[in-house]
Amino acid sequence: MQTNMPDIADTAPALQTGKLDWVGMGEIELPFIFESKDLAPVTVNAKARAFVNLHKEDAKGIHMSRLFLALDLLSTEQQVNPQTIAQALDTFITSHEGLSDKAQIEFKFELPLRRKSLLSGKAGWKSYPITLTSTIENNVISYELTVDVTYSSTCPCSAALARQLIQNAFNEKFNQETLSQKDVHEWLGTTQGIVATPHSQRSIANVKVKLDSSCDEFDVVNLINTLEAELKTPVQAAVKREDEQEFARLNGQNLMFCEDAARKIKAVLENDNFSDYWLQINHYESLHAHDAVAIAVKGVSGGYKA
Ligand SMILES: Nc1nc2c(ncn2[C@@H]2O[C@H](COP(=O)(O)OP(=O)(O)OP(=O)(O)O)[C@@H](O)[C@H]2O)c(=O)[nH]1
Repeated sequence: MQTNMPDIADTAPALQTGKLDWVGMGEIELPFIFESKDLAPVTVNAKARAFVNLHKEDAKGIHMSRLFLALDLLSTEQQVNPQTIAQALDTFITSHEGLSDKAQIEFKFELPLRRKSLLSGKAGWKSYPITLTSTIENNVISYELTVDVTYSSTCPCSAALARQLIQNAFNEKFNQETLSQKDVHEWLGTTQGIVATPHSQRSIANVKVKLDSSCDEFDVVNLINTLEAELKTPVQAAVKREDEQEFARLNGQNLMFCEDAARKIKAVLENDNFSDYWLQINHYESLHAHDAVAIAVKGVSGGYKA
């Protein structure tokens, strides 16, 4: 290796002096083994962002390669968990002595989970988009975990309007004299009987929770399970006809506006005692070309804003 290579990060003057909040790299390709409670360690293909602050006003720049190599160690020699992320953040800061006292790592990846069908006993893969952001500031680490849960929402207004049409069709078809249980039963099984169906839409709950420095284990599976159990109509993986029928029943029994979904999720996050949370519910409307959206936060002073 040539020994006299110029190192302008150390020697060149800054074009203009000043502190910077974050400097680093984005879109780093980084496969790693992710560890989370109740999950066998799983290899994921992440995109990473790695940052330190630059508080030395006249320093030309940070040492990108030192951040990159600390991340590479996470990818090749370790598994990703709160302890190893804390080590990487520590390396970010110690390798930038005099330049930086804050560090941040963000991972974006898809987490594949085995999901059971509703009734048939089958199973299939479903991928959940995850963003994990870890920050050290004033020697304190915090983690932010964002998951997206996809589900189906059936419009309660549309359901009521459809029921009214069914009642009207019933009145037209039957009167007191002609009413027979057999005829009504048969008629209910026709499209003339169930003359209208409510619209439903693919919907996504974006949920971000804050985990403090005491977090010694990520628990993504439990968070996803809790959200899906509350929404009751998560998008399915393996589906046989009996599962599809159960999905139809669950949709019919869990009609929801975006406000309903947001309040349900807010209640479970309150219950789970996260130090802070942010949620956005998106109903990608099939009635409209626009979406229905609801947002809520815990409301902690200095915390997430809606
Ligand atoms: N700071 C900084 N570096 C950049 C930027 N764009 C590319 N780089 C490159 O990032 C590379 C790595 O920089 P360093 O970490 O200082 O590399 P190095 O000097 O070999 O490593 P050390 O000996 O540990 O300092 C350099 O080749 C820079 O040119 C930028 O916008 N800012």
